[in-house]
Amino acid sequence: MTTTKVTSEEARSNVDTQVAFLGPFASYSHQATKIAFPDEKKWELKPTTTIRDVFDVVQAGQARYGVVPFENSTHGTVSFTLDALADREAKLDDVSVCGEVYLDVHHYLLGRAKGPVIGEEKAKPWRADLSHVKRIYSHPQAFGQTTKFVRAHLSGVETIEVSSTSRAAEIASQDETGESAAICGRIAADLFGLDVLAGCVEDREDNTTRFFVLQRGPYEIVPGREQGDPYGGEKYKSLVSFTVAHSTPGALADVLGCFKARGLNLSSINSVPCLGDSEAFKYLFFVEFEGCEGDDPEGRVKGVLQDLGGKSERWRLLGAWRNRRGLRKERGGPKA
Ligand SMILES: O=C(O)C(=O)C[C@]1(C(=O)O)C=C[C@@H](O)C=C1
Repeated sequence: MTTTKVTSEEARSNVDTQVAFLGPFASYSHQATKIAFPDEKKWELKPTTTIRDVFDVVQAGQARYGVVPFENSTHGTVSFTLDALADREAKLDDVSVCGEVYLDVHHYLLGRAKGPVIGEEKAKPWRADLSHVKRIYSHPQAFGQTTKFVRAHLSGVETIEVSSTSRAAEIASQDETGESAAICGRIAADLFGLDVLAGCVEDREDNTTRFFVLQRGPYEIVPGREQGDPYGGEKYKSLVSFTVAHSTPGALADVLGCFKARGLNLSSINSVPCLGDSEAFKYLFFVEFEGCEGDDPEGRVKGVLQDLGGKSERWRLLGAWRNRRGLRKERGGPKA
């Protein structure tokens, strides 16, 4: 038997080409990762079990980048990602957001077919006989995006939340009885040897998930327009988190007023409980806005960050990246 010795320098260079994402392969996160890192020869894609694992792997320097879902146009913010960004135990100090990806998300019900498919794949949603399906597995976000189909065609069937949609497909594939099905992407059918029982089962046809690209250390912003990129709106976005004095009336309005005064448009706003000692019902806020420090000729972003220092209790700049909104349609982003 021959053994190959890997030097620490080689191990380091491997890390530099690795990108972590929520696996197993065939998850929507995997699709988004392939859009952000399309060069198969250059990047090694590394599946993790949970979204939090992606953050941990990037923080530990075990992968150069990570890709995590941030929000969905139908079901809203991905709570696992917000919780990690909140970093309540200060274990993810070095992780920052450096990119975004928009992905069209069209869900399928995969399992073992017992009867013929009713209708054409073009008719949405279309389906096969589902009477043998006793339980459906999926990620909580995907269940939240397919409520109408599940209520109409699988009412009373047990729904079981698992760590990702591709994990759901893997579990369904291990059930030889055919009683288990999964809501996931179409490509999981080929990977796990499942039949398509129903197609395009999402509540809304415009269902889209936005993912963040994570990296370790200060984010890299390269100012200047990429040739041929048809940006909609501003070229960059930034994300901050902060807390305000809870008992001071108007403390949150004062912070938001700084963005208005500087003419900075907000693109998302979220909050999570602080969970500190004696902090029940106190919240940490996230504000994402158009613009970034690296491309700030009028000093509006620099100014608002100074304002935050004065008006919030504590705050953190979580990253900045190129605005990808508007690229999806023009480039006809792949369907998952
Ligand atoms: O489960 C997956 O396939 C994921 O990549 C996670 C996730 C999410 O958390 O939003 C990604 C896209 C879809 O919105 C559904 C699930």
